[in-house]
Amino acid sequence: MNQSKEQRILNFVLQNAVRGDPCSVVDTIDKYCSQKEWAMNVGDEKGKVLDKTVEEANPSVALELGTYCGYSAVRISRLLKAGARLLTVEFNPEFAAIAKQMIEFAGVQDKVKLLEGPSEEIIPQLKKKYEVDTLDFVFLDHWKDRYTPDTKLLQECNLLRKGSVLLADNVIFPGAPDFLNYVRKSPHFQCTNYPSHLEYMQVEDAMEKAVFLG
Ligand SMILES: CCc1ncnc2c1ncn2[C@@H]1O[C@H](/C=C/CNC(=O)c2cc(-c3ccc(F)cc3)cc(O)c2O)[C@@H](O)[C@H]1O
Ligand SMILES: [Mg+2]
Repeated sequence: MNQSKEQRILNFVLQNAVRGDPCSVVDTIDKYCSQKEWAMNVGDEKGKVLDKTVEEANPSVALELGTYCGYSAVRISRLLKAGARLLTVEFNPEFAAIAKQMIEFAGVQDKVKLLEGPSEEIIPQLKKKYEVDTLDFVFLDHWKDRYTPDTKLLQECNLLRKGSVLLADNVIFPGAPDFLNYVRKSPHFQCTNYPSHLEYMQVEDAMEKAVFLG
């Protein structure tokens, strides 16, 4: 049975990155995906916007929707202060298994909890089952048509507080037009757009930051 692309990415990391060094895992994935096989990691250019936004928010509890191979989970968790944690949601079991190994190899497993299942099922469980009060930071990078329903669900579940930071990938390409519409029209969000490029390509893309105003 031939390997999946995601398995090839993981193997390249296991053979070329430094165990316990999250930066080397991130750089090695970027190397593979820019030189060998493209993959939908947020990448280094947009990753730098992600880094700055995470550092500014300095979250105690962060949520990621759409783990994929774990690139952004490793990228985010390497910046978290002692005791802070990242909950990352992935419903594809094959990707979840890859991400789990990626997170462990990077040595960030004590900061990251991978929750397997669809976001619409996991989000309502965060308070009771995962002992979340409110979320300080949310990275949206899953199916683009899920950004809006999940943002509304986060609000309905009282998981956002004044100052909670949402950061959405791909608002230009593949695009999340209804999400941009929703947050930019809502009186409950203060939005900022960060023009950038699609990972590993010279195609225009952007990230949108939406700060919850309460
Ligand atoms: C049910 C809710 C729900 N619950 C839990 N996990 C969920 C989920 N919905 C999805 N997942 C998982 O998240 C990941 C999907 C991510 C989706 N991302 C893009 O589609 C994307 C595409 C391009 C691009 C593609 C083709 C091009 F030509 C150009 C650009 C670039 C990008 O940066 C992109 O993020 C996978 O692991 C899913 O299993
Ligand atoms: Mg993306």
